[in-house]
Amino acid sequence: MEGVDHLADERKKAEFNVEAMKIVWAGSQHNLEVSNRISKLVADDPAFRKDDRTMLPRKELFKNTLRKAAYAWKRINELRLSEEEASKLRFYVDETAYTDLHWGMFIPAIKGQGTDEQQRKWLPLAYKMQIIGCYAQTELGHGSNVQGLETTATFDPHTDEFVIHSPTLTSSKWWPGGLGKVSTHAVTYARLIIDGKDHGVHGFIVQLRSLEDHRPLPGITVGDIGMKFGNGAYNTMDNGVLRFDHVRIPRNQMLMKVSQVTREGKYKQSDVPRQLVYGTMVYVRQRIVADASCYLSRAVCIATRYSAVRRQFGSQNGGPETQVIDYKTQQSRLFPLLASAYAFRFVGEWLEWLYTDVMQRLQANDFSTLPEAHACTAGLKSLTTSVTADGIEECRKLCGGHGYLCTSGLPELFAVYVPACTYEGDNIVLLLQVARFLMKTVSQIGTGKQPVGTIAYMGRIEHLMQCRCNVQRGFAELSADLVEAAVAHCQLIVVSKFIEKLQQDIPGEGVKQQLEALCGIYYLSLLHKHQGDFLATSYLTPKQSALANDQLRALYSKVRPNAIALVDAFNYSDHFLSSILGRYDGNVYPKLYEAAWKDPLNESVVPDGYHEYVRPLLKQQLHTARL
Ligand SMILES: CCCCCCCCCCCCCCCCCCCCCCCC(=O)SCCNC(=O)CCNC(=O)[C@H](O)C(C)(C)COP(=O)(O)OP(=O)(O)OC[C@H]1O[C@@H](n2cnc3c(N)ncnc32)[C@H](O)[C@@H]1OP(=O)(O)O
Ligand SMILES: Cc1cc2nc3c(=O)[nH]c(=O)nc-3n(C[C@H](O)[C@H](O)[C@H](O)COP(=O)(O)OP(=O)(O)OC[C@H]3O[C@@H](n4cnc5c(N)ncnc54)[C@H](O)[C@@H]3O)c2cc1C
Repeated sequence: MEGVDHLADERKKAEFNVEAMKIVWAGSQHNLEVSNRISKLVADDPAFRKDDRTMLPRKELFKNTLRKAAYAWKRINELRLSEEEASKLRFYVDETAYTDLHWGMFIPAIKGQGTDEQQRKWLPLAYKMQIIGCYAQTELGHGSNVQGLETTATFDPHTDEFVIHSPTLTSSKWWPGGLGKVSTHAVTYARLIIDGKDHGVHGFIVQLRSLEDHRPLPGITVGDIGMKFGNGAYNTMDNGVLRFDHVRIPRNQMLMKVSQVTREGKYKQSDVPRQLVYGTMVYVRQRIVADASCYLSRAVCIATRYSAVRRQFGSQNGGPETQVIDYKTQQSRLFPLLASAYAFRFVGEWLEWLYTDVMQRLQANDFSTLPEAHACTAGLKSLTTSVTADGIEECRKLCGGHGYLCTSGLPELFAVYVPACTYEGDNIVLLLQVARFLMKTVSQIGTGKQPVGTIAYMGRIEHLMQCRCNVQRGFAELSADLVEAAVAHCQLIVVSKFIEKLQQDIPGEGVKQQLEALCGIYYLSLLHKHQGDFLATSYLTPKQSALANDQLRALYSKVRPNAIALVDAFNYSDHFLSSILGRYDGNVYPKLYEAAWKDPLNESVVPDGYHEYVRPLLKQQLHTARL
């Protein structure tokens, strides 16, 4: 029934002020106001339609994304949107595009690694989109091992140029988003060679295509790497392949904030750590953590609303069947994900703060917190993306058969999100970086150095103080266990940031109580999952473990009447969710039925191909039957 809110009774059960929770989720009243305004702007504009995305063939899909990106840019300029508003617009348009890499990596790479002079030259062009850039680091043969990259940038002192070259097939750049068909420029990572000496990997600004006719410049071979997983999803992006055949660029196109090459061909290192060459990755990892809660909350919103609509079994005396959300098994799968969405929101806010703090320190030549920032961004990127990707898939299963339909929104959401476990650092490789940081900390505790920040707790663990260890010895052999330790460390950060959030003043009737319940669900469900470890190490007795499980179940019951309101607080419009199962009004069945008839396959009663492939079979059977 159109216009009826099938979830109205659920909404009446809420024991807290949903509008106040929306502010907590958005981060501030101001953020909420901007979100509401921009979300409506996008939803009301047919140019941002996306319900046909999973049905479009690749070329059409890609062209459509180009159209949307150009239109979005036009609207940003016409409406004079601020950076904050433009970034919200991108969020609500909800389509991966070359623009993500231009704004999200190309510009930050120039800002972070370019000198003031380089920034003055390139940033105005990039800000006006008079050039379009990508981030070309990964190669066919190496992604994780950045030091293993093969592309070379050889200094030619006679012409004051670098010669960029791809010496092998495996040195072909492979994967950079926006590279395949759109970018005019790339921040390209290559080994700097001067006078035969290899100075390791550095960033260079290289023009790829003509600004007149978009054709590749001489010596450049460039194209798209082909279809990726899922319909729609990441196929709106032109991930590309690129080869250089002795391409010459002026010396001043090496990004020279961290190290410089003089006119005479002398290599000079600034006073800043070399790791700043990796700075763009730290920035993007931090953004990916902030995004994880958006993707997870979206899937959880769909699964929660649908679980309240869907009924199976349990009818008494002809009455209605049980809402599947009332099954404890459904709750034990769904509510920890709901709690994780909130937990990731708060840890994302904190990580943004940490990143800003590190950047301010770097300005003042204080590099002391860089290793911790690297460990936190790498570890939390790994943890939040793994849980989110698995969580989206779990939400699909929580929706039963209908979750498998594209119109549920979940298959495309999974397909577009799952590469986050790989890009910007494979999640296991990143956890190994955290493990290395933890082992280094342990080795320093032994020497009396007190750990601070997110590792301060390690200084309070008695047996770690006695530990005398060397970072490398046994590291590879024990790496699988060390990765588990790294995950546990990251979980601890998430839990402590959730608890810190609860210590703040949180206005709104019942809001804090709901967040306390969710926080409890978050850490108790982790404890339940890992109770074997806690019991094996005697951190918990079997009795305590059982009590924790009782408490967890009690919290599920506490959250149950508030579940719909807790997902309403994410404030997602139906346009943004793009899911029949997750509709705000819960009017699922008529809309599923209606949507089925809109499928292109239903445009004709007799399908294309019937006369060639089906009728001959049937005729043959008739013939055989007659025999
Ligand atoms: C249609 C809509 C249109 C709308 C238009 C609207 C316009 C407005 C829109 C605005 C939109 C903005 C959107 C932005 C969103 C951004 C989305 C971006 C999407 C991302 C796509 C993905 C991109 C990529 O994948 S890029 C490639 C990433 N590659 C990697 O991550 C590689 C992973 N490998 C590594 O990081 C390293 O190699 C590593 C760390 C594994 C090992 O390195 P290495 O071997 O060199 O070092 P080590 O010897 O191990 O370590 C040396 C030392 O350094 C420390 N260290 C390592 N890394 C870092 C670091 N990053 N920072 C600091 N320190 C680091 C390491 O710990 C060691 O320290 P020790 O003290 O020596 O132990
Ligand atoms: C959708 C998408 C977009 C991308 N966009 C860009 C982009 O814009 N620009 C760009 O430069 N790159 C981009 N990439 C590339 C991406 O950054 C790399 O794929 C990523 O860093 C992983 O590296 P890899 O592919 O070399 O994986 P590999 O390192 O080959 O990983 C393969 C397996 O080996 C394991 N492994 C590797 N090393 C170790 C180790 N030391 N110890 C234990 N196990 C290990 C991994 O855990 C994994 O299981 C993108 C990738 C994808 C999928």
